[in-house]
Amino acid sequence: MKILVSNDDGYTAPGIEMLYEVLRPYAELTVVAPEVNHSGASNSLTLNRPLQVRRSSNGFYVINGTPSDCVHIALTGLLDFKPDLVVSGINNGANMGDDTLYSGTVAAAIEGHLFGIPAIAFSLTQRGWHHLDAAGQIALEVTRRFMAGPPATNVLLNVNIPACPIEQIAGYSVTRLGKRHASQPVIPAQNPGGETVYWIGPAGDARDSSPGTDFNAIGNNRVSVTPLRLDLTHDLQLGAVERWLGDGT
Ligand SMILES: Nc1nc2c(ncn2[C@@H]2O[C@H](COP(=O)(O)O)[C@@H](O)[C@H]2O)c(=O)[nH]1
Repeated sequence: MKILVSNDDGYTAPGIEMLYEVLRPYAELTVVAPEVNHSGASNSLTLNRPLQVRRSSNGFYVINGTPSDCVHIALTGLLDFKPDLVVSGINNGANMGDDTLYSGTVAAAIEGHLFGIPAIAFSLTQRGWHHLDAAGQIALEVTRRFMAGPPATNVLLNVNIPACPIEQIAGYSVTRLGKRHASQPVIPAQNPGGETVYWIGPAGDARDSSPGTDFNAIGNNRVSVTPLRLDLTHDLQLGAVERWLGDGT
């Protein structure tokens, strides 16, 4: 089993080192990860400058680009093989509900999925790497279950892991994405030149954490596994928009 490993926190992040360590006895791993943290990068590709690839001392491929750049370059030329699975993470913080639209961690998995490769994004739901060892065990368990027998379809899984000791993890829940309230207000500040600058405010709290959502599973110390799809077409609105727009004749 050949697994491509990436992340968005950067190649030196504890989360990707943990993912590498727990998976290496069970699969042939190739790590292609960003040089620096790209949290919030979403699916951005770098098109306005060339990208450089170097090898770190531990053999990781390191790219001065986004998470999507890393997986894209790996799959379109850097690697001379097609991985059996793409895994991304373990992220420093949750990727639940609307986070998935901004998340670089999820984006790296999406890039693999776009190339027809099953993909899994792993996120530890509290920042600060607390209980990362437990999260590593969960990531290994999910990946090994995949290796033992992949699901019937080409999955793109968003896995959020509660930040608690392994013995307090209550099980797995297959979930739908919940929803957050709008992000909190921007945070203005002054730079040394006296100009006002702005920090993006914190994410909104959960707005939909009803049973069956990722938020609800995590709130009950259960690992949340959400299958994602990429088709953004709003099927239910097709007729209404056709009636509104007409066909121009
Ligand atoms: N509006 C804000 N959203 C935030 C902030 N910190 C995190 N986030 C959300 O979480 C994900 C992190 O995922 P990553 O895989 O990109 O690291 C990010 O994408 C946002 O959705 C914040 O301070 N403000």
